[in-house]
Amino acid sequence: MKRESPVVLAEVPAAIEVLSAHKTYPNGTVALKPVDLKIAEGEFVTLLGPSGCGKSTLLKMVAGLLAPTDGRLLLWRKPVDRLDETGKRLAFVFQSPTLMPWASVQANVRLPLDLAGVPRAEADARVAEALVLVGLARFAKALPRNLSGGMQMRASIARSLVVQPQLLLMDEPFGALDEITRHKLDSELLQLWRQKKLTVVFVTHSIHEAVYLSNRVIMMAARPGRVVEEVRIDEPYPRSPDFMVTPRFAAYARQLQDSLLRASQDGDEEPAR
Ligand SMILES: Nc1ncnc2c1ncn2[C@@H]1O[C@H](COP(=O)(O)OP(=O)(O)OP(=O)(O)O)[C@@H](O)[C@H]1O
Repeated sequence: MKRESPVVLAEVPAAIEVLSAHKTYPNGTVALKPVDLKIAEGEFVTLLGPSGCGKSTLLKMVAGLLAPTDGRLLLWRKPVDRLDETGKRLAFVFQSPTLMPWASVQANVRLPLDLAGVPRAEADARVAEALVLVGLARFAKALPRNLSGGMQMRASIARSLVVQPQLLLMDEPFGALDEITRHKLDSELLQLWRQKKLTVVFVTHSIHEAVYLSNRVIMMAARPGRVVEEVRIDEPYPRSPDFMVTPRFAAYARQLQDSLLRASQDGDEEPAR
C-alpha cells in the first residue's frame, strides 16, 4: 500500500516571488535578464554586485515603482500593484534621506501618514514610536540641517516605519555614511528587523555589510544585469559586531569576494545587447 506522505510542516510563506521578470529600458539597455527569485517572509536578503548589474532595477520592480518588460512579481502571492489586498505594506528607503529641509524631524517622519489622511493623534503616536525605535526621540523638533548624516538616515528609516510595513526595501541606505556610522546603523537595522519581524531586501556594494546582515546574498553581474550566484550566511542571530572579526566572517567575505570577482569578469566577456 502506498504510504501517506509525512505531515508537511507549516512552510514559511513567500513574501516575494520574482518570476522570470526582466527589464529593458526604452533606450535598449538590458538592465536585467530574466530573474527567478523567491524570498520567504522574515528573510534578510542582500543584493550585491558591481555597478550597473541591475540591483536598483530589481528592487524598484519589487516595489512596484518600475514595471518589468516581461515576467511577474508577486508579493504575498498577489501582483505588486494589488498589495493592498494582502493586508501587508511595504516601505522603500533610498540612499539619500530626502528630508524636507524646512520641516522638523517629527513633521518629516509624519509625512506618509499625513498623505494617507491618518488622524493627527494616531499619526503623532506612531511618529513618537518610530522615533524611539531609531533613537531620535530627543530630536523630534530639530531641523534636518542640524542632524548628522547618520541621524538624517535614522529619520528616513523612521519615516518608512510609520506606515508599519512588513517589507522593507532598502537601496544602499548607508552607502554615503562613514564606516563607523554605517556599522552602527547596520546593527540597529538588524535589531529592528528582528523586533518587527520584517522581511528586508537590502542593496549594497559592501561585502562586509552583506555578510554581517544577511541570511542570503544574491550575487549579480553586469552587462547585462543578471543573477549569477546565491550564498547563504549560516550564522545565527543576534549577530554582534564581534562576528566581524571571526574566521567564519572572513571565510564568507572571501567567498563573496571571489564570487564578485567572477561576476565582474563575466560581465566583461559578455557584451550588452
Ligand atoms: N532609466 C534608465 N534608462 C536607461 N538605462 C537605465 C535606466 N536606469 C538604469 N539604467 C541602466 O540599467 C543598468 C542597471 O542599472 P541599475 O541602476 O539597476 O544598476 P545598479 O546595480 O543598481 O547600479 P549601481 O550599483 O551603480 O547603483 C545600468 O546599465 C544603468 O545604466
